[in-house]
Amino acid sequence: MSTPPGPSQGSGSKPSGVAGKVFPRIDLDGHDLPPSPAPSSPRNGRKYALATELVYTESKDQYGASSMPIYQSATFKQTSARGGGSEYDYTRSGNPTRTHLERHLAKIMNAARALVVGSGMGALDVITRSLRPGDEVITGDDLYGGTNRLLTYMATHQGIIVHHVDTTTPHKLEAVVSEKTAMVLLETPTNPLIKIVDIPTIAKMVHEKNPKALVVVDNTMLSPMLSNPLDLGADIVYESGTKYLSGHHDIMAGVIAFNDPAVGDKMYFTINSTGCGISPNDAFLLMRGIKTLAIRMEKQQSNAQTIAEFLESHGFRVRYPGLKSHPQYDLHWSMARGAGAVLSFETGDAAVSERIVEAARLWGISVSFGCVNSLISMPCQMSHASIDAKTRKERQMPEDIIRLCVGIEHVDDLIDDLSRALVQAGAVNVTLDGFHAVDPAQALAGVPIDGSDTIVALA
Ligand SMILES: Cc1ncc(COP(=O)(O)O)c(C=O)c1O
Ligand SMILES: N[C@@H](CCSC[C@H](N)C(=O)O)C(=O)O
Repeated sequence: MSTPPGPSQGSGSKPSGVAGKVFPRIDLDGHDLPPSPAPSSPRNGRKYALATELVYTESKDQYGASSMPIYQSATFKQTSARGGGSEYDYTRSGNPTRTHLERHLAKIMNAARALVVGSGMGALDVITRSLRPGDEVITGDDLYGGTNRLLTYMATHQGIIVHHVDTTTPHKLEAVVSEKTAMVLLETPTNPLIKIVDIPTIAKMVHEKNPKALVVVDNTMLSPMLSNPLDLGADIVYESGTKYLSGHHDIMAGVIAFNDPAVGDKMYFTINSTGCGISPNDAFLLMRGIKTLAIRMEKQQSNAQTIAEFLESHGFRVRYPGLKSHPQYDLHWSMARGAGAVLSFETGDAAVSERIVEAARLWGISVSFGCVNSLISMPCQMSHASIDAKTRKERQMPEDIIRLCVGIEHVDDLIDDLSRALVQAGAVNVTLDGFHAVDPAQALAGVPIDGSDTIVALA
């Protein structure tokens, strides 16, 4: 099978942003606010390839520290009762470590400005605060469980009307767009069914039908290494920095990036008012993680590709945009520079899947993804358990689906461990030549093999 291109280094030449511009600042109701303590980056335009830009920073630290220090201070001394002497007064409103991170993110996300909060869900909360009762949101029918939960809360408690449609079919989405549409929220690839959503087509159509509607894209599954949805027509992009950006599962973070200063000022107002900005310590860790994003992603993707091909060649139905068999392979590669490192596969039976997950040793049974270590999970029981069983069924989410989040370990070890788990769970027929996925009915009847140390010779 042919291998799709690996993660691109990016042209690095596309200028973006509004370097040097000071944003007019207004509150949620349009009233003027004092100037922002965190003006836009002086150097949003990218000069180098993306892998270089990830590590290259112009630190404004007074001592020229090559790694921006953690300004672990809640408050900053002023020179007079009217303020002054420092760009900052209080860390909820702004902090040098956070500003450094936000400028760096704006640069790599091709955005005029980026804001960073304490989690990916916190980012979505900030973005959706501008919605008012009666506003309509259009989103997908395959979505991260937490996103679905927040939207359901908004629908039941805040009078927001939420339409879940098949976003892989733009005309189905178009049928729901009206003058009441305030936001269109897209995820691609979707978590966990790995469906691809055509951002440019949808953004163009939505903006034509309702220029006031905001197109928001959750880029968590790809990261700025592989996709820049703002360049594809999105108004706002957000992602969970808990995943690829930080890469070590040691912090929670959420990133929001955009080009429209008015939209940004509303979100900054919310962050300052509610106090959900990222802490200086987590900002430091996120900044450190970002520097190794290119090299981590390259290894994670190549491992994921090998594992996806391995499972497919042994008869499993695998969902991964690096496989030519993915029905939207061409669409994905028209928008993204890589396939990412999350894939899912089905066994035909939830009990068999559960046995596989529990038999794995090297693959940790955990939610989340984008980390250096590999994880295995059952979305219906774990990351997406907050979507009730009836809704999961309506949205055709297979209960047996297993999600693999591939890390940077040696791929042979990952395959050996997975092979052993498949055999132990009775999910494959073992022959002298290797093994093949069993018929689901057979798998159900199969007694798990008890030789947990068996390393299977692969066909
Ligand atoms: C696609 C997607 N978006 C958003 C989030 C929310 O991120 P966080 O856990 O950092 O709140 C997650 C996972 O949690 C996710 O998988
Ligand atoms: N118990 C958590 C589950 C978080 S799932 C994290 C991640 N997005 C994933 O897809 O694995 C919750 O209820 O939010």
